[in-house]
Amino acid sequence: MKITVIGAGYVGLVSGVCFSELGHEVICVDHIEAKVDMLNRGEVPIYEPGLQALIKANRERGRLRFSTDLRASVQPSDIIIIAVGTPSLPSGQANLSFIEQAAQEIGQAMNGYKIIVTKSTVPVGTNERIRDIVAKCTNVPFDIASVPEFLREGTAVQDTMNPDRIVIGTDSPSAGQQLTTLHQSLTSNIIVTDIRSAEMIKYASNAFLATKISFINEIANICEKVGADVTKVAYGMGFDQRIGASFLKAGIGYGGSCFPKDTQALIQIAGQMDYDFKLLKSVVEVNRQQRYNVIRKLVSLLGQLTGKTIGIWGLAFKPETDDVRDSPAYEIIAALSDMGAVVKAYDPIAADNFRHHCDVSGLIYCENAREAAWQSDALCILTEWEEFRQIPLSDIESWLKSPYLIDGRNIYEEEQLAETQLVYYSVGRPGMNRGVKETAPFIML
Ligand SMILES: NC(=O)c1ccc[n+]([C@@H]2O[C@H](COP(=O)([O-])OP(=O)(O)OC[C@H]3O[C@@H](n4cnc5c(N)ncnc54)[C@H](O)[C@@H]3O)[C@@H](O)[C@H]2O)c1
Ligand SMILES: O=c1ccn([C@@H]2O[C@H](COP(=O)(O)OP(=O)(O)O[C@H]3O[C@H](CO)[C@@H](O)[C@H](O)[C@H]3O)[C@@H](O)[C@H]2O)c(=O)[nH]1
Repeated sequence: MKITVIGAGYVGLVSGVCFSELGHEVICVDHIEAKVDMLNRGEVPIYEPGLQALIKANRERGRLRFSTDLRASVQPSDIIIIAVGTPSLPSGQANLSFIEQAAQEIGQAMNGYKIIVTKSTVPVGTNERIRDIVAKCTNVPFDIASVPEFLREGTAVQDTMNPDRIVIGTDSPSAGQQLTTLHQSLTSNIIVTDIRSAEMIKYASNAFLATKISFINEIANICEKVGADVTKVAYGMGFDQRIGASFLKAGIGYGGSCFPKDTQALIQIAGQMDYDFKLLKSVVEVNRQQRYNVIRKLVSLLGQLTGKTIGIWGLAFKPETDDVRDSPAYEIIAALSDMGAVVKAYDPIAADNFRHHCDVSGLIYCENAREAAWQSDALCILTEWEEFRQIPLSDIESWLKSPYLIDGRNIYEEEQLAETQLVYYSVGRPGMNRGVKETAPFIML
């Protein structure tokens, strides 16, 4: 099949590349010329394991092209995939301006029957709006379908090539059939449903996963007060198949380009229908608070933070990505900076993006993990990069001025700590708090 993908971001690039890997002819269109130029030079604008090699291989096979010319790219294709961004408006609602613009441009380029598929995460009713916009521009017949994307950054290629399920929302049996054929080599779990349910499946899935994270973070906070260990609690819970073991890692809360914006958008979608989504509002609030536990713990150990040097390991919202959109690290560093601390940070991949997108005055960017820890009054781990796990705790101890380690991602085990005199606070594991006389709950600000 000939496929055109509009938007060469995470979703557009990865799904375009994966369809070309399956043997289809793919053109990825983006209106940012610099991005397309980069891709045409063989460079990849995002860090995503495995992506660069696949792009190279499929370009060499002549199955993958990049362009800024939407009209010329849409015309030869049978399937047009919309994968543009749907960022939050200040109200929390999804900003659909990129979607609307793409729909209009597709409508103006229509030269024959096509299936217009939306992979972007969009509020219920958006695909119908896309149909209206396209239909206003053309008399040529077309079908629409909502095929939400479930990939995770950092494992995007793997997730796209081996999805848990494919959801196809359409009111056209023939489009449903063609899209089923397109995806059937990826999985047998193909759910063909109506458009509105498909749109809702995406938001409900993200909201549910965010709920699991906030739930386990609250359990962690209670564990800190009652002397239980959240990692053991999560392990014990996870064997119950009705609960499942995944997304029960306590930490500094979720970030990224999806959960924060999609939970807010779903609250807004409900609110517009006069439904107060109380549970999800709490999930968001718990998540917002959770990141400040790092600061509460620092204050409990160091007192006033004015003039104190704090080392930070990790700026990305999760490992294996350079994405810093809504990374909890941003608010933590901004708060430390506001409190007068000198903050030094290191991230293996995401520092450049953080520098460009997150405005924190005075933040010192370090070349390596040692430099960020060196002579600091405390070190905070905010992203669980494998590189950090490999660093012996005795090294960290020798680099720090005061032996304070706040592990926001629970990356160390008790046996590793035994060899050191580090004062260690992690998340929901009060039994591992060590080196401080008072292991009672930290001071709540
Ligand atoms: N990032 C993820 O992990 C992920 C996973 C699943 C779903 N989603 C959803 O997929 C959508 C895209 O997310 P993303 O992270 O890939 O976004 P992104 O911001 O990384 O990429 C979107 C791209 O679309 C381009 N674009 C916008 N309007 C265009 C137009 N009219 N013509 C051509 N190009 C245009 C932009 O220049 C940008 O490069 C969002 O709705 C998001 O919620 C994202
Ligand atoms: O047990 C966990 C799991 C995740 N997280 C955090 O949750 C955030 C999101 O992680 P993850 O879901 O792995 O990454 P994303 O790339 O944001 O992927 C989510 O958002 C995408 C965009 O909608 C969806 O496609 C994916 O299915 C969905 O997992 C990160 O900050 C993680 O640190 C935790 O704190 N604890």
